[in-house]
Amino acid sequence: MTATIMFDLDGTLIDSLPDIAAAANRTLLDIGIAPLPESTIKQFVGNGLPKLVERMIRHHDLPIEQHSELTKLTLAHYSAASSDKTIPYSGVPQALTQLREMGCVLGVCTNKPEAPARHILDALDLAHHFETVFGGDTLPVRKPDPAHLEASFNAVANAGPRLYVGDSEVDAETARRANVPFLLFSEGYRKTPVEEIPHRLSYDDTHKLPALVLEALQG
Ligand SMILES: O=C(O)COP(=O)(O)O
Ligand SMILES: [Mg+2]
Repeated sequence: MTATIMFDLDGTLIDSLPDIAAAANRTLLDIGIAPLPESTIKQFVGNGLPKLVERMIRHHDLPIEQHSELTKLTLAHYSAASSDKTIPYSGVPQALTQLREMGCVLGVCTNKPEAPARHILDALDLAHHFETVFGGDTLPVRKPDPAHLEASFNAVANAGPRLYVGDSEVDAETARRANVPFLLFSEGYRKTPVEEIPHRLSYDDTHKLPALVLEALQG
């Protein structure tokens, strides 16, 4: 089998919310604002770090002129501690190993900035599974722009079917616009019910992913 599978990162392969929330809350602390609960910051994740900061600014009714400075601060806080509390979801290392043994070529297409994305993959000993990593700042465009996902597929020279695996509305929209079948992990950071997110197949436990990939490729 020569399928190419791209993966979203936050909420799909890794539970990164604790470190993302910590970085966001350090930024708020810098400007004298009380921390937000993780459940609130979870709602801000999905469209990349600049958008997360924009949502935080709107949440607190801060001047939008602070966006660039607060984005720099948050990226600095996050870069200093991006893998402290972040862990792969259960079954992820096994599923990635199995998929590669099946002959699949794997890559990452995430809206997280590329440098922390690569750092986390190294720190969690997952980097060796992936032929390519495209972050939210790798190109001038990011998901849901399909060019982001298309570029990541084109970076790995491999014929055969393509699949995108993600956890969010943004991932589903990206896959639809890129015309790539989408597999949805239901236990990540989605904001709407599974039924409202277009997907080929969904799974709630990553141990099941290799079987699901086979099903998607046969269907
Ligand atoms: O950084 C984000 O907002 C989301 O990252 P993801 O694309 O890996 O889910
Ligand atoms: Mg995600």
